[in-house]
This record gives sequence, C-alpha cells and structure tokens, in this order.
Amino acid sequence: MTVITEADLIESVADALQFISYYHPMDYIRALGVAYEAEQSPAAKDAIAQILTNSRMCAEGHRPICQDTGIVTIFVKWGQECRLDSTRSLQEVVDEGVRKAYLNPENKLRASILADPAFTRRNTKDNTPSVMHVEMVPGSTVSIDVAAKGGGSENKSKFKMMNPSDSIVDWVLEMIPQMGAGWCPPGMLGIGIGGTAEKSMLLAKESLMGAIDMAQLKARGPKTDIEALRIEIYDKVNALGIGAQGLGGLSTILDVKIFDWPTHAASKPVAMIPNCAATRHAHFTLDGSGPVYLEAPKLEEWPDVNWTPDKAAIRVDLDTLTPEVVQTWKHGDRLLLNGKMLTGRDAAHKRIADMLAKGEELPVDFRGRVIYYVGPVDPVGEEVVGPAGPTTATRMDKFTRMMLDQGLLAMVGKAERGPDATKAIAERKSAYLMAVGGAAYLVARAIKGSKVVGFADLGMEAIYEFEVSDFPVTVAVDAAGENVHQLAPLVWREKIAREGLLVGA
Ligand SMILES: O=C(O)C[C@H](O)C(=O)O
Repeated sequence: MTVITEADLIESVADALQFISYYHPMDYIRALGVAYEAEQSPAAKDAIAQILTNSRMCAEGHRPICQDTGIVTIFVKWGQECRLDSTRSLQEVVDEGVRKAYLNPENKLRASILADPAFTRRNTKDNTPSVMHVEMVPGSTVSIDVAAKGGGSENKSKFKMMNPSDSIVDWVLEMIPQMGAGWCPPGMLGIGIGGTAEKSMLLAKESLMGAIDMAQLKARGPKTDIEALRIEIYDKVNALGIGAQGLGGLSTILDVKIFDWPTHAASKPVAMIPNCAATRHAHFTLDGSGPVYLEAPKLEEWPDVNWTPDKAAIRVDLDTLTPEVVQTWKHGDRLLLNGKMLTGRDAAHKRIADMLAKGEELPVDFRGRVIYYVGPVDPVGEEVVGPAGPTTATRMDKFTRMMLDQGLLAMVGKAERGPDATKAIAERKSAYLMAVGGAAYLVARAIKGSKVVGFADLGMEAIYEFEVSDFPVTVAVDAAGENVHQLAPLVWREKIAREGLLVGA
C-alpha cells in the first residue's frame, strides 16, 4: 500500500499551481510560435506577438500570464493501492494546496472564486474550492492533472443533446462564430462526445489536458475516425477567419482534442469547451516518495518575439480627452493611452445600476472619463499593480447605455461588443477600444499608478483609477458604429477561401 501524505499532496498541488501561473505549456508556445510565423493578418500577428512576449516575461518574472488566474480544476486518477494519510477529505487537502499557491506572497494570484453564486457572490479570498474529479484506477500511484481555467473561455462552453444522425462538424461550425472572441483565441477546443450530458462535458474538459500535437497528426495522417474528425474540425474552424482575438486571421485554434464514450441509442450528447491563450495545465504523479516539483522550461525555448508599442500609433491624452477627439478615431486605429483611466467590471457595473435605480450618488464621476474593464492581480514587490489584462466586454453590454448616460467617453476591454452596445456607442458617438486578452503582465507595464476610488469591498472588482503611459489599444467600435470584430473575420474568411491559404499553425 502506497501512503500519500497530506503534506506531499498539498506541496505538489501548490507547486503545480504556481508553476502554471507563469509557465505556459511548451507545446502551446511552440504551436503559437508557428502560428505567429504563418500569420498574414497584421492585427492578429500583433496580438500573437503580445501574447508571446507576455508569456516570456511571465516565465522570467514568475508572475501570472493572465490577471484571471483561473478556477482550479483537478483530475485525479487514484491508484487503488494508495491511501491518503489524513483525517481530512481529499477535497479539503487539495484545497489546502490551492490556498497555499494562491496566497503565496512572492507571486500572489488573483482570488476569483465567489461563493453563493446565485445571490451574494462573496469572494472566498483564497480561490478555493477547486473543482475536482476523482477516478479510482488500478495501481500504486496517484496521477494528477492540475489546470487553472480562465473564466472567459469557460463562459463560452457549449453543449447539445444531438439527434444521433446530426453532424458534429456542422454544430461546431455554427457555435464558433457565436462564441465570439471572449475565449481569447488562438487556443484549443476540447470536445466530448457520448455518455450522458454531464459525461460529455467532463470528456471535453479532460481532453484539454493533452499536449498540442495537431502538426504531428497532420504530418502522419489520421489513423482513426476521431483523428480524422479532429483534423476536419481544425481546418474548417480556422477557415472561418476569426483569428487571434477575433481580429481576423489564419489561426483561430491551435488544436482540437476529442474524447468519446459509449452512449444511449437515442442520444448523441456533444460538449465543446475552449481553452484560452492562457492555457494552463500540468501533470504529476505521486508515488509516496515525497512531493513533486515540476521542472522549469528553458527560456531559450520561447520564440524570439519581442513586442514593442507601434511607433505609428496615435497618442491619446486621457486627461484632456473630448468627445470631438473620440469621434476622430476610426475602427482599426492603434492608440496609445496616456493619463488617468477608471476601471470597473461585472460587480461594479451591477452595483452602479442598483445605486442609480435607488437614486443614490455614485462614488465616482464618470463624465469625460474612459473606463477599463479589468480585475487586476494584487501587486507584489515594486509593482504598482499586478497583471491587469482586459476582461470580456460583452458582459458589460447591458450596462453600456447606462454608463454612457453618466457621461463616459469610451470603454476599454477585450473581444467584441454585441449589437445593442454597438448601437449605443454609435448613437452617443462614443468608442470601444480593445486590448489584447492574455497579455496581462505586458499590459500592466503601461500602468504607472493605481488607487481604489470606489467600492473597495469588491476587491479586484473595485473601481480603480490607473495612471497609464502608452497603454496599447485598438479601436474596435468607432463613433460611426463600425465594428472590427464583425468586419475583419469576414474579410479573412473570404481571403482564405479565395487564395486557398493554409490555415492554422
Ligand atoms: O476575469 C477576468 O479577468 C477575465 C475573464 O477571464 C474573461 O476572459 O473575461
């Protein structure tokens, strides 16, 4: 009987979570490097350059790849000849490891988990509990996959109970455009086919724990129907031209993973879960001999890509910004923002709406201001703020009109805006600016000052005032309502079809 001690499990889980917070898996970095070389869309290439540069900076600086340090998801294969030496449950012991990792003072990670999700949504403050799936297997070791799944990509998960004769490829191609860019492409698609409703979801999620091997698979050719399906979905999704961050381009996905399971004669459940640019997972095996520490990758393995701000970009002074200046910006323009910018995301917007409904005075005057949708990581050491990349703007769509009514001039976030928000932006001659999701540490370098100016109790969801210097954004919706996320993928889809471009990495 192998004895697994509490201490070994806690230490190994904590080490793996710290590790994946700043080291991308190398298979992802290699595939993204190939996608970068192949990319022909300047906007998508710039976004991939930011993600690659950010990744290397995080590996060097041991700080999180993304401000969203994820919901911890753990797959445990527990050997039947192993015993956990603890009076606590496996969930409690694993969560002790999560707590230790997320509260590590040298690299404090963002606490994103809220208890009582339907009502008070209270932050648990240490990112616990994790979501754990345990399977008993033959053997005398414990094998663990640890992942930290970003909320933006998790939000785009899809499920369908198909008729047995329905086409999986058709459904995927219908879903991908609906998912927009909030899942931070280029990433991976995990697909689960069969079993029951919940089993297919688990299969999809577990499939994402695998390494990216699409190039090798395509080179050797498919040997099974599932492999052929992976290639077909990979090629057809990339041919949609959505591209990095939805900016139009050749690489929307870097791989498709598929797990399947026998199902009922009446059913064909299919689940699809995307993994974002902040792909984070690691694997280790405990054999009773002590904790496992993962081996650091070599920095030379990162592609030699060093993003710097575009010198031709338009410099904007936020402190003297006027509606007239906002109206001169055209969709696709690159801007470098300078001066003071407010922040606010889901909880702050909801509270503003509640306060306005009650006729209460807001803690912040939004007139003439720009708001950045972000929930930053707390700073460590000399930092003024930790990694602070944009959150998905679409979730703030329902509040856009309300915020523009408060005198807001423009918004900064990631991914597309929906039709209502785009219409409101055009009516008020405002603008929506897009920063690159998955480049949070790089973006945070442009933030020179940070203070909380409202709703301090909301933690990372409070309203901050950032002082920024050359903060890079692209005009995604301009005052005329022109929207890059609608226009660019169409252009690239047609170009790919017309020129027969080789898509993907
Ligand atoms: O929570 C965040 O910071 C970002 C979120 O993962 C998102 O992609 O919208």
